Amino acid sequence: MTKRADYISWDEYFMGVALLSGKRSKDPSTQVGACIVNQQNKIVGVGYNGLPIGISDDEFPWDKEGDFLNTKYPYVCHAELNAILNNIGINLEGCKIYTALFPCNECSKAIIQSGIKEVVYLSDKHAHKESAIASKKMLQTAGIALRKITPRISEVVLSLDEKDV
Ligand SMILES: Nc1ccn([C@H]2C[C@H](O)[C@@H](COP(=O)(O)O)O2)c(=O)n1
Ligand SMILES: [Zn+2]
Repeated sequence: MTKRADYISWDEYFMGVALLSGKRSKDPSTQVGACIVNQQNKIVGVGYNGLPIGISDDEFPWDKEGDFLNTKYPYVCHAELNAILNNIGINLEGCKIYTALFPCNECSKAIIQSGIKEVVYLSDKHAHKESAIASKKMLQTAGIALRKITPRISEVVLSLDEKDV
C-alpha cells in the first residue's frame, strides 16, 4: 500500500483546529477560534470568543447594537486572547497563532507581548476599520510575520458517526 496523498497540510490542520474551537462560541453573530502552535508543530493553546470565566453567557448580552453596556463588546474575550491565556503553561516565544479573523488591536498587543512571531489568518474582513489598521501597524512594527492563507480545500467534513471511524 502507498501512503495517502489527500491528507491535510499543517496550515489546514491548525486552521481547522482554530475553526473547530470557534464552534464552542455562544456568540450568535460571529464565532472565532484561534490555535497557537510551537516551533515543533505542537498545539500549545486554543481559544474561542466567549465571556470570561464565571460570567454567565445566559445573563450577559450578546447584542451588537444599543447602549454599549448592553452589548457584548465590553465583556467578550476574543479568541486570540483566550488562546494565549489558555496556553499549556509555556513561554510562547517563537510560536505561531492561527486565527480565523485577523486579530484586533487589543489582541495584537497580547500577541506581541507573548512573543508570538507569526499570525496566520483566513479573513481580514475588517481591514478598513481603524482598529484593524492600528493592529497591523503594531504587528508589523514589532516584526511579526502576517500570513493570509488560502486553503486548497474549502471545507473539512467531520463525521461523528461511529460507523465512519
Ligand atoms: N479577531 C477577532 C475578531 C472578533 N472576535 C470576536 C469578538 C466578538 O465576539 C465577535 C465579533 O462580533 P461582531 O462585531 O462581528 O458581531 O468576534 C474575535 O474573537 N477575534
Ligand atoms: Zn481581539
